[in-house]
Amino acid sequence: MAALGLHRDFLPQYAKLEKSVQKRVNEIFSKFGEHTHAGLHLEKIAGARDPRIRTIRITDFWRGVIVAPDDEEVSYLLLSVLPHDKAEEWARHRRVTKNKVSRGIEVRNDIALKTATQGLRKLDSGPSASEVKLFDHVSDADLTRLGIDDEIRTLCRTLQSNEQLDALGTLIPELQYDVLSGLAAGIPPEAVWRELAQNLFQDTDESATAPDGNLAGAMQRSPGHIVVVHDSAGLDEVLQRPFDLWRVFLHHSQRNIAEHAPYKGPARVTGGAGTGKTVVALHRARHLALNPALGENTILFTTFTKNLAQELARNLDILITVPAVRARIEVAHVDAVANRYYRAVHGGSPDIIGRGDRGKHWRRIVRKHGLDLPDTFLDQEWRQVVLGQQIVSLEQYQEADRRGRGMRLSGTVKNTVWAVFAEFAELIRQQNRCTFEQVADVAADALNDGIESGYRHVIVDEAQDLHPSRWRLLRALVPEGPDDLFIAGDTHQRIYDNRVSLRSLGINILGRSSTLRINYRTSREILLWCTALLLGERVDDMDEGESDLVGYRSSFRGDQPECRGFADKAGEIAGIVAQVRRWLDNDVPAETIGIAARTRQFGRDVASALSNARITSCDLETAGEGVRIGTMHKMKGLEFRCVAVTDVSRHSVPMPNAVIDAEHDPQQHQQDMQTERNLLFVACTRARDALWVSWHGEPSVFLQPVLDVG
Ligand SMILES: Nc1ncnc2c1ncn2[C@@H]1O[C@H](COP(=O)(O)OP(=O)(O)OP(=O)(O)O)[C@@H](O)[C@H]1O
Repeated sequence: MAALGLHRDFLPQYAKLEKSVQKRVNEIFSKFGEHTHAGLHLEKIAGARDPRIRTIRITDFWRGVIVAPDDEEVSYLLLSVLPHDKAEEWARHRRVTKNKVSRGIEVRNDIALKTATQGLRKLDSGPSASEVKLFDHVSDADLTRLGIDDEIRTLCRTLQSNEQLDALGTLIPELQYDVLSGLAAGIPPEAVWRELAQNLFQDTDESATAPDGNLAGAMQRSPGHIVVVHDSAGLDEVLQRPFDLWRVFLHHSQRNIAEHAPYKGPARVTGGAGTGKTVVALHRARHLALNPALGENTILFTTFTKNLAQELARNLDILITVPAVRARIEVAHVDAVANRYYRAVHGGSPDIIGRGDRGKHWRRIVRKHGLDLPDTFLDQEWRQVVLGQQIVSLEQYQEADRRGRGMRLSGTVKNTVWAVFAEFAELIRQQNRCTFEQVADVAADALNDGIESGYRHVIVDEAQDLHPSRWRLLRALVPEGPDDLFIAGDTHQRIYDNRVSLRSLGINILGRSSTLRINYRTSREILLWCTALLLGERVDDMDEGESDLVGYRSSFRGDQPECRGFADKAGEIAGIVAQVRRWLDNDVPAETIGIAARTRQFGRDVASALSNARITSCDLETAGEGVRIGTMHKMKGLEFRCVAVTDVSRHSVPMPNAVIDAEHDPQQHQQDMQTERNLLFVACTRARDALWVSWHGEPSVFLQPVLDVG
């Protein structure tokens, strides 16, 4: 069957073409299956490195660069659309090869690669050459096994530093570069193999049937950067949304997870901010939904908040265009799911008691019992230990696992604390009020007692912030079995103090956890800046181990983040307005600008200053127009072209009342500090192109590492 491959780099170029030129592209390529080479008027290029690379006229000004094999096959690969003069030169320098391991397509700039190799050789024989090389720890055999070809191996043997490898990022074929980046980050070859190459050998339906030798087969084996269409409908489908590359191209490490054969039990994908965990979860949902045996709403896709759930639903609508397949997936945030079963039991919705009212009750009751414990401590102790472990008696509380709860409590103090808890629980029960955690447990009990959920699979995003009660609910929603739970999350982005051990909650992901390492959202500059904020932090992995950011890297370059300090609040707000104005003047659409603040009040003050400057803005949670403003908490899971993280001042970040005194409880203090630092990290990692961070008075202590470097 005729096949047309579209290279990933072509789609953003296509998106920028004028409508009339786009139309010409569609016309020319929609009938590709009917054309012989002559029919398509492919032009050979004098002095080409690769005779299979040709150009084709699109308009007088634009030419397409395509790969057309010389044999009988009616397959083409469209690499690029460029202005006439540039297309020739671009095409002349390129050579198309096949990766030794994946047998997928690699497009290399032969000339630039040769120049770089010569330059590095010179450096290597010069006086500043180091004896120690970046890949000394990897054998030739391992490099070959991971698909590094002779040319790239020779090149990489001269490399002395990560910076040199980075500089070659656009020249080394993608899969080989990914392998080398992993090895350079210290990931053992076996693990690199597992993450990248392993599944390339597992024949998918297409690659099993596609002949190895021809272009069509090689294109099928390159799903990370080539999408293959077989007719004009397929072409239209891809060209309709040329900006949403995530829809069509998955990196090998992402595809390995999203299209994995059935997992025998719960599986988890983790990785730093912007590595595509949500994208993988969306594709996993689609993959599962393709099963025709499933009925409507048999897959639940859930997340932390209503906003995020709406975003997921929107993206599923984009990803899945067949209504019957889409109908198999229901999207709802976890508390909405809990409410549903709560209502089934109690006949009405729960009346949730918020943090403010809880605090008042704690303060009053604890005073009555003569205890000197802050309400923040009691609230956390009650939610994390009592509700977390479903403790219902003093005896159980005396024996409770309080790991991670810094302050030691004597048996006598525990007696009094328990009396406080009992009074608090009774009080809110009489008021007919409860917390989200209690609602989730009512729901889980109802399901365990026999209410049928009807779900076959549950997919959960932003999993790092779920309380144990919500995990019990998720566990109870699906029977244990293949693909029961698919979990996406990153503990470096935990912004509520919910620490869980999945194992202890009956969710065993052993051997079914994968890590993504390439950040698709943020430039290398922003990423390095953000990760410096977390330097030295030790973060758990929700499975009784530690999580790290080894090998976490960005796929593109950009501008450095900008940090600006102001003398006072008025000065900072004026600075923010001026910055937003600059972005707008540079044609950044208002709704792609996000402003984060630690407090709602600061956000409101920024909104009113923007309004005075005639700049429209709206709250992140409402569907208004203009620049988006929200608290750092509400930024979770979102992304913007330009982000201003504001009021990162010493008095606001960390927020004093969110951090328990070190004297009171050193361990809880340290955890609270980590949560606040993560919050800043989450807000900053929302930025795609530009990050602007400001404060007034003294900067936050969390900015120390980045300001010291700057
Ligand atoms: N294979 C891909 N090709 C192109 N873009 C991608 C790919 N994977 C992810 N992206 C893009 O990268 C950005 C981050 O993806 P996503 O939100 O899935 O990451 P995440 O790991 O869930 O992030 P976070 O944890 O910070 O919320 C999105 O804009 C997404 O469209």
